[in-house]
Amino acid sequence: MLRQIDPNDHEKLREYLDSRSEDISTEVILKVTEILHAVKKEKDAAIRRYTKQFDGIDLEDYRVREEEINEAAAQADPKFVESMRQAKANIEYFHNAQKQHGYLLEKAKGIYLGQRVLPLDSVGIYVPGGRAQYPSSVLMNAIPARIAGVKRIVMITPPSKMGTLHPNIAAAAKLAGVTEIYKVGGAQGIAALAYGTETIAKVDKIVGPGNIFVAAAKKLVYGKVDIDMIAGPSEILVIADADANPAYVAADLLSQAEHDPMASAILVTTSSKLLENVNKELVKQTAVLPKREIVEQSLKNYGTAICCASLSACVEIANAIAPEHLELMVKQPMQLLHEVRHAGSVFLGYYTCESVGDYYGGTNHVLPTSGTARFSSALGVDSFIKKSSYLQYSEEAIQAYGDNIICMAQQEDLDAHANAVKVRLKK
Ligand SMILES: NC(=O)c1ccc[n+]([C@@H]2O[C@H](COP(=O)([O-])OP(=O)(O)OC[C@H]3O[C@@H](n4cnc5c(N)ncnc54)[C@H](O)[C@@H]3O)[C@@H](O)[C@H]2O)c1
Ligand SMILES: N[C@H](CO)Cc1c[nH]c[nH+]1
Ligand SMILES: [Zn+2]
Repeated sequence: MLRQIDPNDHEKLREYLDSRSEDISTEVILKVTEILHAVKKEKDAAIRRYTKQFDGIDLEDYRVREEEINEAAAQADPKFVESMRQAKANIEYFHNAQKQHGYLLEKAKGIYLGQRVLPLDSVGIYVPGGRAQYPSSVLMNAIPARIAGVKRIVMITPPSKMGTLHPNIAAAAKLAGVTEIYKVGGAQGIAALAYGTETIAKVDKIVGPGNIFVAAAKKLVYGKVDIDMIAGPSEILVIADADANPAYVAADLLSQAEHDPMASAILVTTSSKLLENVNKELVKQTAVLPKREIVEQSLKNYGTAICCASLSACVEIANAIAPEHLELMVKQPMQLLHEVRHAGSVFLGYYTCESVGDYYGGTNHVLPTSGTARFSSALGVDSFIKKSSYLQYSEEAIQAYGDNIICMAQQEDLDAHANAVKVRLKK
């Protein structure tokens, strides 16, 4: 059952919003800070200790060698590999359109201004592996990096209880062009990527989703390395009209609730009858889900329904929440899309369940959570590039404009700056 909030009860609504965008708790920050310091100082010894503590396996070597990758990948189900191959083509199709190009301007004779678009040298991609396996996240992280032209794509993921790499993860990594793999997860994995250890050379940027410990670690190492965003526990908000099928709506809400007890599933609708039927469906469908326990906790923590007078009012609520995923289960979804301002990714119509995008459609599933879709974007080719500008003034150009530069330098009392121009002027 979804808890219901009256759209006019602003205090309750605010309380809900605050509960999703709360700062990471001091307790988690302290714990993660301790892990980061330990890895920075003790390197592989700390990695081994934390992997034993959190993942329950004592790994002497967490590097995954080529034979292990090939052996594991060979065990993956061929139908699954074929589905991934198709998903890869769709992801490439969408992300190829994101490629950016540099430009060169000739402003006047002898004056050139330009910007180059360059791939990062090395990136670390985090593939979650605690409560579920995420081969789809391997594709979503690595494919845009490869399209951007990143040469070193380092994947980290928690080891299984047996200390092995999951066959599906290995197959996805081979397909997506990952260049190095390490069996290490959590905050200790993020620390290894940020600071480097005897086994892993540090990277320039860390991307990818993860639980609260991973999100906190990424936040804390930012500055030492770049990060993509805070992609934390999954969120879905469904806007549904009276014609939406309650069984579909419930199934879609549950599809994200099963990720994590901290995941959130919200229904915003114009129909109280639909809400009633969705609640009935939720009970029916939850009862037979293998991850029932997680789903029940997630719905208890964050499952919410809001009934509004119009579809525009529904979108206003969605804009205030800025969900990671927004489904528009309405008759005219394209029209409503124009009113949406804050959502990580939007799914249109009665038939585009979020699972299409989670796995196959081609849009990226690494998305901003906790209301950060107000200012952050989906992972994409942009996440793996940087821009570098350049400028050229000819001898004639510096003679023509040098005085202006000297004047500005003098106003800042920076004589050496002024001199650098003066020495070039023929006076
Ligand atoms: N936003 C997105 O784009 C997106 C995409 C996929 C998944 N997700 C989210 O990613 C998350 C995956 O979480 P997960 O837990 O399954 O896998 P995970 O790999 O993120 O976390 C597992 C690791 O957490 C660490 N850990 C666990 N308990 C700990 C503790 N008490 N103290 C310190 N460290 C601890 C361990 O090192 C473990 O290896 C889910 O919340 C899911 O919703 C988000
Ligand atoms: N919904 C997740 C992003 O929040 C992505 C995912 C991967 N596998 C299944 N779902
Ligand atoms: Zn999902």
